[in-house]
Amino acid sequence: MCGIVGIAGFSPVNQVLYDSLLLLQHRGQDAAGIATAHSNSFSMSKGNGLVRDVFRTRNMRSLPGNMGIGHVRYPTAGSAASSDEAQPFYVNAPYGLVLAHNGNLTNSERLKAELFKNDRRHINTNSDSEVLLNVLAHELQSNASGYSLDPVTIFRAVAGVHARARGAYACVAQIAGYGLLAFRDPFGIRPLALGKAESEQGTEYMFASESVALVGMGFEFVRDIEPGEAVFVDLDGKLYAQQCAEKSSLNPCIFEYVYLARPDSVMDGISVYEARVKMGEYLADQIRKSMPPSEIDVVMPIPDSSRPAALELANQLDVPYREGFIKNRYIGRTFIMPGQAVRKKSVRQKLNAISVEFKNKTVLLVDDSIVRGTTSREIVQMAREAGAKKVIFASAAPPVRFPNVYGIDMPTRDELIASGRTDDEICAEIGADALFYQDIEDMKRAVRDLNPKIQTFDASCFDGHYITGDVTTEYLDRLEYMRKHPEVLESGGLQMNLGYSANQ
Ligand SMILES: O=P(O)(O)OC[C@H]1O[C@H](OP(=O)(O)OP(=O)(O)O)[C@H](O)[C@@H]1O
Ligand SMILES: NC(=O)CC[C@H](N)C(=O)O
Ligand SMILES: [Mg+2]
Repeated sequence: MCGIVGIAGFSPVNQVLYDSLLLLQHRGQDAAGIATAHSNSFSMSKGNGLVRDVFRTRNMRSLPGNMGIGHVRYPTAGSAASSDEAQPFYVNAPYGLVLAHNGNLTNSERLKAELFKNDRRHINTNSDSEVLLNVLAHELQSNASGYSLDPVTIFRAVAGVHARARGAYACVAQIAGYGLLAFRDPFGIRPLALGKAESEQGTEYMFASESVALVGMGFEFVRDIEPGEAVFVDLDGKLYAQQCAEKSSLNPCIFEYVYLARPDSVMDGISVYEARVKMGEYLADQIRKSMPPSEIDVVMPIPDSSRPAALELANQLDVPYREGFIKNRYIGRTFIMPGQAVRKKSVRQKLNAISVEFKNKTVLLVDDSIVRGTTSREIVQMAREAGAKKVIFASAAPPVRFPNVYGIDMPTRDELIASGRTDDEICAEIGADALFYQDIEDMKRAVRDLNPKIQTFDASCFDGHYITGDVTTEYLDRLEYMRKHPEVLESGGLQMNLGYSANQ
């Protein structure tokens, strides 16, 4: 899901960018980068690793300027290992542009080929974000008359991006000598918020994937960027905003509320924490229908993300809530780590059971979601090893049965434990005595209750409905094939139905 941030201020922004990336670290652990603008040129520092490992004092000193963007990466396209795909990306024409992207394009192969054949632009990595930047660059070039650039032209260029790009994208970009641009895809799948802070020289603006980054840096949350909207802040700090999509609708990714976002963020008018509490409430109703709560001795969260749901579930069932697993705070989020071997190993390193809480008890373990089943398989076994009499597992989200193509790395069906399995089969697979899943409608209701203006969500990994309309079975098959055969990607992509190779 990646985290992005952009600041247009009146004093150096390097430290604020760094600190806000730390606040967004949970959105991407693989790479980080910052680009700042000063006297018509950019300085950039990026690389693989966590924010605190990527930036050394010398890197920070080399990032002067009052305007800048930053990124933390959780790869969904290209490869996790390649530091060439760390963001921001840069192109030198027209004007000099840097861009940071959260999301995933569903037509990047086609766009890559178009860019090469028609727009004469070479894409040097397998990242869809580099493709997106070049589409923006081309649209700026073809919409500008002469050298100078104004907000009207910039908004026309974003409209051009909307017309060509498919999928999910929330972006921040800088145009050398002009200013800071932020835009969100017409379906509003990935989040992007605007904040402001008053300084002696005027209003400073900040864009971030989550409100926690704005508030944590002393900015006041102003509003979410609308789906399809672009906001531009010029070098004098003047803000311009315009709807750039012909048609737009808000369909936020529901998995943000389930797991991705920090609970202290508010996205599209919905508190992530409250949504998780509601999910706990509705899950409790469902469990109560199937078994008397008195049969459960203790409710336990799987730290961290399931805590709000588990606590409320325990309240509703009137069963004691206990912390039976202690998390090593120095190990990152398992789900967003690249590669199954490292994910599996890290569950045991990360979570350890307190035996006294398990001995001869019927325990109800609550997690926010079960995706590959890496966590639940290990945790159930750990609970048994710690002496539990019976282990019941509950997921605050419904079964994840379908790939995600909008910025979450779950592209193949076979890696999802719920794909092609019944609930009983999944229960057997994770080794639990019973398994409860949230109902899909209850999950949507839990989030929608908090902002009734949102009628639809991108819930594709749960219901298989892909809101952008271009994700066919053939597309998913191709994605799956590419994931299983990375050498195909390296050699220029699959030519199914395209009629040309992306690298031709
Ligand atoms: O079924 P799986 O493939 O294991 O994925 C689901 C698990 O991964 C996430 O935890 P993670 O450790 O990433 O982060 P957290 O500390 O925020 O819960 C999520 O909260 C579940 O626990
Ligand atoms: N999770 C994301 O937002 C990923 C952004 C982009 N698709 C990448 O792979 O770098
Ligand atoms: Mg977890």
